[in-house]
Amino acid sequence: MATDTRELSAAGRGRAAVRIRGLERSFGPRKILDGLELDIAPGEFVALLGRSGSGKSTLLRALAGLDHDVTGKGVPDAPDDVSVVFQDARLLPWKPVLDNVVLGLDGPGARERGRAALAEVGLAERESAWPVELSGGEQQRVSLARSLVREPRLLLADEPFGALDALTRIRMHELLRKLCAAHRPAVLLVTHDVDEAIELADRVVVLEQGRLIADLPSVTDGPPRPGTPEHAALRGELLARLGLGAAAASKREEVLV
Ligand SMILES: Nc1ncnc2c1ncn2[C@@H]1O[C@H](COP(=O)(O)OP(=O)(O)OP(=O)(O)O)[C@@H](O)[C@H]1O
Repeated sequence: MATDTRELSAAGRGRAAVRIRGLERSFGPRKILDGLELDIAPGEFVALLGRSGSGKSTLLRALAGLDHDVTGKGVPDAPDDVSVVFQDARLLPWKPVLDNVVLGLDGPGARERGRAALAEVGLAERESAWPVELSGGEQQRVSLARSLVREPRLLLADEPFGALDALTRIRMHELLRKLCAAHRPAVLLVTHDVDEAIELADRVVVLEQGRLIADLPSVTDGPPRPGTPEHAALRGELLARLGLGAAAASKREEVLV
């Protein structure tokens, strides 16, 4: 599968946590990412929207350095302190919770750091539990703890709450906001949920035909609150960019793309 990455670098250059220039990915003759450009500043939270098949996961995999085998040609200079959270928690079922959190971490303080991370996600009491004993939301908390214990400069999240029920998702939003405030990783969150994107992110970008077709800042002092004109304007603009019309914009419930 052809690929041509002209530049994707950790932020040795400039102040960005990640800086993407001219990123291209193709599957056979189909270009999925086509000269994509994106900077994410340290501590900045960027949400990535796009129609199904627009290449969101392909972008995340490129950033995570997970597509070497797929493309046959790796990312030359991918950021090395990246953590990824997927829709499914991907815990090792034969290891207890704490062992999952500190998997691959060395050093005498590793287990203590793991315990601290579990406490941060509200699972201090469950360190000896087996993954199968946890609910879906709890497993996703463990997955977050496993990511953050590594203090990544860049946290990639591919629809991390997509499989959770609405109430659990709201709790996970609160948790993620708290964790990001404490650890300040740069975040790239793929989501199908326009309202989740607006609520959590500092900036919302929209991917279509291999490029970003929108890059919209949130307001500076926190996310725009539902019911305010800023919120309605941003939501309407995003829905328009996603090809969803006025009918979707007037819906009060969440809009998934
Ligand atoms: N290994 C592969 N081989 C061939 N085509 C692929 C492969 N992986 C992805 N594609 C194609 O690349 C395109 C982008 O896929 P990708 O999973 O990145 O989209 P996405 O925006 O994340 O979609 P969704 O929102 O549905 O998860 C799709 O058309 C998909 O069929």
